[in-house]
Amino acid sequence: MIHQSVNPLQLPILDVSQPLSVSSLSSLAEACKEWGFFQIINHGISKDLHRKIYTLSNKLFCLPSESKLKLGPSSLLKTYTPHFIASPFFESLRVSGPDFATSAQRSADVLLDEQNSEFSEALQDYGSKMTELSKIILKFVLMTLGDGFDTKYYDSEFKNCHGYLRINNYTPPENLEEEAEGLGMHTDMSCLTIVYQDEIGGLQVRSKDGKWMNIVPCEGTLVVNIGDMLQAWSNERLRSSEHRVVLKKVVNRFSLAFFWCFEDEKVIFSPDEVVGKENARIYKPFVCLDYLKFRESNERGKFEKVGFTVKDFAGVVEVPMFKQENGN
Ligand SMILES: O=C(O)CCC(=O)C(=O)O
Ligand SMILES: [Fe+2]
Repeated sequence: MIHQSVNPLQLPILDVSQPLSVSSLSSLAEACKEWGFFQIINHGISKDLHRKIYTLSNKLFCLPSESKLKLGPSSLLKTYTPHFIASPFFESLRVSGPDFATSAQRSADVLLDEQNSEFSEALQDYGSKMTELSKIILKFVLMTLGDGFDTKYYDSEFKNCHGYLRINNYTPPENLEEEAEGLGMHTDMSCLTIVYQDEIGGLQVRSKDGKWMNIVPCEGTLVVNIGDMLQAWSNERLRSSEHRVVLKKVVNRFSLAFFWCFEDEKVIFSPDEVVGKENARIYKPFVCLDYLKFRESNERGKFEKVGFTVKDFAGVVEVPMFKQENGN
């Protein structure tokens, strides 16, 4: 498969420990509009915490499939996504907030005999930090839409957002020839997603004209993707990033994706001021959960697959359901 890389330098790296300067605001605005993707530094998450979560999660992923399936789709907790759902090479464990410790502990208790709170404590630490970070980033993103829009819309529209984490483990085939798709192209259903990928790399983001850009892992840097909910809420002034994971080496790859989402019952409807007088409204109002269910119920719309997106669901102009799969 051939794909071009785009110069990653044209995308901003945002220092989230500082107030936004005029120039970083304008490059952030450009990145959110054109890519739905940017990177952050000085986020306050230590390398040690990532290591710790990796080590502890790896113990769980190394358990036999029969054990892990006790948390699988037909179990009570349903926190584990086994291989062959998203892709043959992908498996994942979900930890839900705001009580990340309890969620992690419930899964660990099913899988492990010994009582140990290390995993749940690390996940609570990570989940709480990601929650605070999501709020900061969301305010920065709102600022790109208009002066003072962060204070104006944060409390009225986003204060009931909640987060959950997916711990992802990719196992490439041993006979890997060139590359394998670890996770097919998709958009996230969140408002925004914060991703940590380990040093193996493989995350790619797609430009509007269909070129794939490699997101080269860089220590201390996290990736932010704008999701479908912000795309709809902003009437497409913010783009939901199209991304995928490509496996190029015969080594396991580890990532953490933290999804910051609207509450299920939220009605998503872009405020007039966000749409702007000169622009047509391109989304009908819709209830968040209805969109999540739409994606769940469509084989092609599941988070892992290329397929229907929020535009197909709530776009004012009907998009034919038989539209060609994107990309290649
Ligand atoms: O593994 C990654 O780097 C990205 C994962 C991702 O896109 C997702 O879980 O939605
Ligand atoms: Fe994603």
